[in-house]
Amino acid sequence: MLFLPSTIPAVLEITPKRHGDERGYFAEIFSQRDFEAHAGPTVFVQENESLSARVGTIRGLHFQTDPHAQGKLVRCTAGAIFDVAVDLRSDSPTYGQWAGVELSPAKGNLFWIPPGFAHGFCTLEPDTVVNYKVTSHYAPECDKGLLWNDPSVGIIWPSVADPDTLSAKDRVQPTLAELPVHFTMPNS
Ligand SMILES: Cc1cn([C@H]2C[C@H](O)[C@@H](COP(=O)(O)OP(=O)(O)O[C@H]3O[C@@H](C)C(=O)[C@@H](O)[C@H]3O)O2)c(=O)[nH]c1=O
Repeated sequence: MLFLPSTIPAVLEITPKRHGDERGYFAEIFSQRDFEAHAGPTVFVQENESLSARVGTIRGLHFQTDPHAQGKLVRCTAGAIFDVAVDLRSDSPTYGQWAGVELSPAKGNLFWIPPGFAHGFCTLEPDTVVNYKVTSHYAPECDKGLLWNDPSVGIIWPSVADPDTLSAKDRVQPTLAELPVHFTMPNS
């Protein structure tokens, strides 16, 4: 299993090893031992799945505030996505910066987004399924967002990204400057 830091060191692209044979392949998708060796102690308590029918569907950017901040281990099991994390830890050298990766079943990769980040994605194919484990239960009162195209963050979304697909709440999320909440880095 390969753990590769993104442009933001705490955000990791994980590529499981596929053991191929004449039947196909076998892969460990998640190993608590290997994961914690790179990401530190982590407990996942909920697993989510979404289906997005249209190419260019944008979901996000979302995060939960403390005490229900969530780390997310994201995987695309059908179709493909461009997955994005934005650093909301105000004492981080990469505060306000974003990291992105393409996830797909063909690549077999996952994206680890620790607590303290906003998360969103854009689908690159129709009928795309995204599956992700999270480290805290859904808490609607702590469910917050960041505007997907905040110019101060400057995410370079794929050209297929279609703002018509945004949910009502995601059309009107605050910008980074307007966010009422900030996180801090672990151990700070
Ligand atoms: C996130 C979530 C939503 N819901 C409900 C609330 C609502 O009725 C319905 C759809 O919710 P949303 O519109 O927020 O779904 P969606 O826009 O797909 O939200 C997700 O976006 C991605 C980018 C993330 O990072 C996730 O954490 C989550 O915020 O599902 C739950 O029951 N549990 C959950 O954990």
